[in-house]
Amino acid sequence: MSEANDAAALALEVGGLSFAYAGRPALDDVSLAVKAGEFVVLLGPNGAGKTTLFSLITRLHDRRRGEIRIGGFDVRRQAVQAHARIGAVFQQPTLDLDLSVMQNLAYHGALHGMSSGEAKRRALVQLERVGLADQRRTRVRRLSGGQRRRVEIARGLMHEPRLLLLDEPTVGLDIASRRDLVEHAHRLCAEAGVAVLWATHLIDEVRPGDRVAVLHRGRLLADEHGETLTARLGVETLGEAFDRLVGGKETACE
Ligand SMILES: Nc1ncnc2c1ncn2[C@@H]1O[C@H](COP(=O)(O)OP(=O)(O)OP(=O)(O)O)[C@@H](O)[C@H]1O
Repeated sequence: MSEANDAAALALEVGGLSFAYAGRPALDDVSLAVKAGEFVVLLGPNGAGKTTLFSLITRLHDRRRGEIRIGGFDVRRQAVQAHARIGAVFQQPTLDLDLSVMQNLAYHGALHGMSSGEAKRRALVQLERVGLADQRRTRVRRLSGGQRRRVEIARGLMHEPRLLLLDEPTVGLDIASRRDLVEHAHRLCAEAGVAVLWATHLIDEVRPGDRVAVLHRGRLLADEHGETLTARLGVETLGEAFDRLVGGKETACE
């Protein structure tokens, strides 16, 4: 791991991380650093270890080898500080469909120790950011899939994390909604300085200029900008680069 000052500048620093489920390895010596305001695509097919990595960062799982720091804070030894700096949107939606958008966010604020007024104020700021302030009184059940995902992102940002983890956030969305969500996450990086780690198996969610971390069977096979990766491997497309890296046996979807 780097020196303390460098570590504090990094939103996420994972070093030499390994994890196994009942003796079956799921992550093998993974190291990855994400800077403030950076957008990194964690690209890997089903079973690559993406969700496992997120579970370790958020400490849903804990027995592992290696280090994880958020904004310079060790997730195990400085758990409170580290966790205050993480926002997460998991694969499975977790909004209460029978509550309004604002009620869902207010509940999240209360869990983070915010007063009711403070939670509502912060919720409104984030809902404006995702373009849903005018829907704040709407019951979540009445929103589209894309709108629900944006509400989850707004909720994940209420406590002003440095790092936003998004695990396959576009599952079940149509192409236009997927594109909107990808664009929205990029804007968050640029405008709010939030670091985003976006896990997906969909190559078409990688945009020009994105850094791509390719995870396969628990190992990080590449970590560089898409253009650098294709040039290094002497191929035209990221799809070809992916095939080359994983031996052409398993492909991420285009
Ligand atoms: N709770 C669990 N118990 C045992 N094995 C697990 C468990 N969760 C995941 N695994 C295994 O660990 C490996 C990594 O799974 P993981 O869910 O992290 O991959 P993923 O990249 O997120 O895949 P997906 O895109 O399908 O969500 C796989 O081989 C999977 O079968």
